[in-house]
Parts: sequence; structure tokens; C-alpha cells
Amino acid sequence: MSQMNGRSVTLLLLFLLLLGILYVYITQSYRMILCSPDNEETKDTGYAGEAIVHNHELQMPLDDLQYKQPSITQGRTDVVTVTPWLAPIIWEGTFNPVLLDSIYKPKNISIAVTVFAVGKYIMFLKNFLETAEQHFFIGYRVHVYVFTDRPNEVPDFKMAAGRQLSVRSVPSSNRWQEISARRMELIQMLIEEKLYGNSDYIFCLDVDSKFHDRWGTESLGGLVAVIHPGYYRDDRSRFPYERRTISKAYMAAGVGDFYYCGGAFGGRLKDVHLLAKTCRSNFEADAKEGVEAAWQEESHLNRYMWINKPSKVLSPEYLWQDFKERNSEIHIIRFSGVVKNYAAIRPNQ
Ligand SMILES: CC(=O)N[C@H]1[C@@H](OP(=O)(O)OP(=O)(O)OC[C@H]2O[C@@H](n3ccc(=O)[nH]c3=O)[C@H](O)[C@@H]2O)O[C@H](CO)[C@H](O)[C@@H]1O
Ligand SMILES: [Mn+2]
Repeated sequence: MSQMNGRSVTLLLLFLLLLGILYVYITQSYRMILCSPDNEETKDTGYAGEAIVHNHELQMPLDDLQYKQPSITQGRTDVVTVTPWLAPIIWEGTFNPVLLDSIYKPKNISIAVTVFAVGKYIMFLKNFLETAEQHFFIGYRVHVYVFTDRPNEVPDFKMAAGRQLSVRSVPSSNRWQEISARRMELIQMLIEEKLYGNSDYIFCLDVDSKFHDRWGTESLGGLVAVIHPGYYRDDRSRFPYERRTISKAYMAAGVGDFYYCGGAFGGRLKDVHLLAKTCRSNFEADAKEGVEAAWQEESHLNRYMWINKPSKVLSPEYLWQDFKERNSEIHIIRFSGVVKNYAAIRPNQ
């Protein structure tokens, strides 16, 4: 009898041991599934329109953040604030900068800027850089890349903490059209060689312009386009799209959404990389056929943005023109092209 009891106890102990091993095995593999990157819940792609998920350890205490109550029944009614493909259109009064900065500040994002100052356009650089220091992504990490054939003439410039400037030498050209259009190739190369791994977003801006007011986190998105100030009240048949079928920038009559600027665009690195690469290769394919689109890279950008809809659209507040009278829907001018004497500054006409 006692022999029988002894055997049952041993069997029972063995059984419990097996159960224990099974328990440890199951809990460990469950934990591994939770930790695998595909299930990571705090992943943030930063795209406009996607949910913003916080890592609670990093988050600023929202309890202390004071901001105006959002409303879905009151707001701007004089302008359209969303495209038909549901991308936000950014106008003054549609966003809360305090709220937005409380979301982006803890993420420690970094923004690259490209600006070309080739030939006499170097004269615009000082004003561009000085005003960027006052209005462009203040309080964030900003790296400005200046492309020029006159590196010695880049103004000596003291930037705020967290902001830097790099100068890259580029060849000159005796055609302004080529200087303007070659930007796409150089932007593509900069992203590949320098920016991947170092920056989160990029904006590519015309140098003959200056900042007047805030340009900040409200402008961030996957693919960001700016509405051209010259045509936004016009019927699309009047847009200066490339109309010749022989060009890769061709836009048929009766198609198109908006007319976007070549002088300002941006977004996430990979989106802007694809845009720059595509526009460059289409521009080069045209050149092989002896064709140059009506507005060079701006025409190619417009075709690209028609096929690949931007995920965020910036109103003409983000690139006004100084010679234009301000329209009533423009409550703030954030960035504008200065008046210039084309004949005096361009290498050709
Ligand atoms: C406000 C806006 O959307 N402007 C666009 C428009 O005319 P813009 O009259 O604004 O063109 P632009 O003369 O400013 O040239 C575009 C940019 O290329 C650079 N540059 C040009 C010539 C030169 O000799 N040196 C030099 O550095 C410079 O950064 C300049 O800002 O159409 C151009 C088409 O080609 C570009 O798409 C511009 O971005
Ligand atoms: Mn310009």
C-alpha cells in the first residue's frame, strides 16, 4: 500500500512539473509576440490623417496644458479646409499651435530645409536665413542646406541652439531654367546621401523669399504641397500646366485639382524622395526629346501631385507674392516671394 502511495506522489509531482514547464513556455512565447515590432503600438509614422499615438513615458503632462476648446460647428467658413480626398488645407484659424507643439515637441523631430542660391540669387540668402531664424520651426531641430556656386559669399551666420547650416557646392549654369529644374536631382541625392537616418521631414524652398510669420508643425505631413498664390481663384482651364502631350508633365484639358508652387513643397523623406526622383527622371526624359515643360520642375511637380495626392495642402499663406495685394481670405502671410528684377538677376531670359 505504502509503495502504491509513493508511486502516486511521484507521478503527481512529475505531472505538476510538466504543467509548470508548459506554463512558462506559453507565457514566454506570448510575451515575444507582444514585443515583436509588428505589434508595436506606439509606432508613429507622422503622416497627416493617421492617429497620433503617444508613448506615455515621453508625453508632456496634458493635465497642465491650457488651450481653447475645439469645436466642430464653429470655425473658418470663408475658405475650404479639406480637399475632396480628405487632406487638410491649412489656413490661419484652422489649427491650434499650442496643441500641435505639445504633440510634436516630445518627439524631438528634425527638419531639413533645402535652398538654392546660384549666381546672383545669393543676394537673397541673408534675408531668407535671418527671417527663417525668427519664424520657421522655432524651438525645433532645423538643418538648412544651402546649395550654391559661391560658397564664399554665404553670409556668416549665427543660428540658435539646435539649428545648423551646411553649404554644398553646385556648378553654375547659364540657364535659370536648368538651375531651377536641377534642384530635384540634388534634393534626391541629398536625401539619399545625408538625410536618411538624420532628419524626419524636409522642406524645399525658393531663396528669393522671406518669412513673415509662423511656419511650424501645422505644416507637417507625408507629402505636403503649397497652393500657388496666383491661380487659386481661377478655373483649372487657366492653370499654367504643361499642355503638350509630348511632355511627361502633360495635363489634359479638364483635369487637375489645384495649381501648386514649385517654390515650396515638402513632407516625409521617403515621400519627397520619390517626388524628386520622379520629377527628375521625367524632366530628363523630356530633355532627351528636346522638350522643356512650361514651368520646368513646377510642371512636373504639378503632374506628380495630381497622380499622388498630397496628404496635406498648405494655403497660399505659405507662399504669397509681395507684388500681389493680399486677398481677404489671407489673414496671415507666413512666407512670400520678394519682388525681383528678373533681367538683373537671371543669367538669361
Ligand atoms: C513661387 C514659385 O513657386 N516659384 C517658382 C516659379 O518661378 P520663380 O520666378 O519664383 O523662379 P525663381 O527665379 O525664383 O527660380 C527658382 C529658384 O531657383 C533658384 N535659382 C534660380 C535661378 C538662378 O539663377 N539661381 C538660383 O539659385 C533659386 O533658389 C530660386 O528661388 O517657377 C519656377 C519654374 O522654374 C520654379 O518652380 C519656382 O520655384
Ligand atoms: Mn522664386
